[in-house]
Amino acid sequence: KLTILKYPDERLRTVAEPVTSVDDSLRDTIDAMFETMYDSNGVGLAATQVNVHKRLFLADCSEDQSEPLVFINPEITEKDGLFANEEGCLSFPGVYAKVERASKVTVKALDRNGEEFSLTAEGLLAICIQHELDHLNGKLFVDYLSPLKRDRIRKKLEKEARLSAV
Ligand SMILES: O=C(O)C[C@@H](Cc1ccccc1)[C@H](O)SCc1ccccc1
Ligand SMILES: [Zn+2]
Repeated sequence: KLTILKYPDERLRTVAEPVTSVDDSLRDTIDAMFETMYDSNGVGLAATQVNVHKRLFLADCSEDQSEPLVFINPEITEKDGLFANEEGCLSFPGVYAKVERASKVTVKALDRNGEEFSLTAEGLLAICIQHELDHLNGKLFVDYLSPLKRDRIRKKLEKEARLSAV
């Protein structure tokens, strides 16, 4: 299993580099990321969160872990509607905040075999795709909140990190 970076770890602010070769080594990373995501009960996971700064994220919004999706060098080509949704993030344990995002997105990416595909998503998958793509650009869901709220969240997580480190 891989270690998930926790806010305010500065490495979460890294802008990921495009993937140049979809090879077996990348597929090993993808498999380790799926194991980590399922183990953490996440519906998405960006490579940035496991300190791999490549443009790659995973999603599986199914109830029974039956719809694993891999997005390599993802680009959102269409956005539609607006939708405020309570979001969590594996890098912010126990923190939830309302974020407004597009309610429908079309994303173009490479799959785990390096084949290009395009997907139009709504609902939780649309939110997840936007949340994960932000991670690849070093953007976090708390960036959509007021500085006051963001600071309170930072202090809370830093205090918890100190307590758990003791
Ligand atoms: O930390 C992450 O990027 C993974 C998030 C992705 C996500 C955030 C908000 C909305 C959808 C997906 C984790 O899945 S957070 C846990 C979670 C689980 C179910 C539904 C929403 C959030
Ligand atoms: Zn996240």
